[in-house]
Amino acid sequence: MSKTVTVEVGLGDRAYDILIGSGLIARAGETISARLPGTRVAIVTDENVAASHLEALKSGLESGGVAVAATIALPAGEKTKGFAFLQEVVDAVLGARLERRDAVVALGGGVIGDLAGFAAGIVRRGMDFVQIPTSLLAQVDSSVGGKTGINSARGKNLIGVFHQPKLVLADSGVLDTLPIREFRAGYAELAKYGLIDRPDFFAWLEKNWREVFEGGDARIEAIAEACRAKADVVARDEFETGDRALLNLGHTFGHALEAATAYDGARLVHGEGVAIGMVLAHRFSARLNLASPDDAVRVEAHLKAVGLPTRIADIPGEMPGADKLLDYITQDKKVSRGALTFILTRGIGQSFIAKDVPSSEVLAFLRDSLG
Ligand SMILES: NC(=O)c1ccc[n+]([C@@H]2O[C@H](COP(=O)([O-])OP(=O)(O)OC[C@H]3O[C@@H](n4cnc5c(N)ncnc54)[C@H](O)[C@@H]3O)[C@@H](O)[C@H]2O)c1
Ligand SMILES: O=C(O)C(=O)C[C@@H](O)[C@H](O)[C@H](O)COP(=O)(O)O
Ligand SMILES: [Zn+2]
Repeated sequence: MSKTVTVEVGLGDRAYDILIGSGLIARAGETISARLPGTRVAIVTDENVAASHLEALKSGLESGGVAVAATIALPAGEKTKGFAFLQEVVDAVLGARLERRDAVVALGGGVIGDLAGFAAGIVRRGMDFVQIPTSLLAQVDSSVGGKTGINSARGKNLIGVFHQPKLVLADSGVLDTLPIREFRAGYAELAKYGLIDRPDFFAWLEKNWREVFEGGDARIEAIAEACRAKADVVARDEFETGDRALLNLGHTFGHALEAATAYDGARLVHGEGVAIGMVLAHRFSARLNLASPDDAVRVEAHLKAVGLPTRIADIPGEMPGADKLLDYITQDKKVSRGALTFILTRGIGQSFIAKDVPSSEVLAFLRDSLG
């Protein structure tokens, strides 16, 4: 049996642990009741995850003394992150008469985590919340840090709240059923942590990515490193008034691409948008003479090697023009007094927050990138 790693998110009286290892779902009941004695739970999941992991979670909870008061299994995919399914979750939680100190448990990828976390943040003005992430993306990124919310046709994650979980249980065993395309998408967010400020981690991934894909201790260590990196940033800037924006590397472009495909996962999923967005951020930085073009080449080569899309042209179907993409970018939550903010870079692992980026430069770059 492989090891369990614990990473703490240091938020004072709202601090919580991220446990990473195999077999955590089977022990979920004892782990949760030790931290949240007497809690009852509503499990929110999607139909794919339910088929493989819901029964194991229910029995893990009940054998550890945690009563399951409701189970909500929603359609899988990004389109579920909207008002209609938020209402369904809220109604089910209220219908089960869960109290403020009972917990919503998100069993799924980032879509379920963001949606269920938002519901937990608004029902009774804030219920307890536990993340049980089942995709690589959710284990390395979305289950940590308390950003919750839903999408709008006008842009990604435009409606939501910060609401921290009480506990994150990242059971590495569940990744065995994750489709390879989704594993790759999660890998983009993993590589992001190297590109932000951990150049040695990026170099390690370039060498060891096959072991990460295969599983075992290399995968657990990579997940733990991403969680440590994210926990550090979240502990010093929970509400994204400064440094936390670095975690948005690749997202300003990526979110615009997701909105432009109407959140159609058959064309583009979030991690793929981030992969293309990170290559664009490195190329844009080179175009602005901030970084060497060789760094963009290196980033693209690695993401391509693991099988990720790296160019807008890799997205199947027709894309809108540069003006429409810029229109989505101007809805980004980092826009301040109308000025665009981008995460740019001076090289691998040297990302920084660039305020007041001229929209004319962005537009010209997008026109070139669209060919
Ligand atoms: N809150 C944050 O900090 C944060 C960070 C990064 C991404 N996100 C959000 O996360 C979402 C993307 O998350 P995602 O990539 O996990 O997508 P997802 O939740 O849609 O999951 C991807 C797919 O994999 C399936 N799946 C998940 N786990 C599985 C398993 N173990 N076995 C079989 N199938 C499984 C799902 O059913 C789905 O079809 C986006 O909405 C993005 O905006 C949020
Ligand atoms: O946690 C953060 O902060 C992030 O930016 C992590 C991102 O990977 C994630 O996609 C997040 O949801 C993006 O946040 P947003 O504020 O740009 O919607
Ligand atoms: Zn992301």
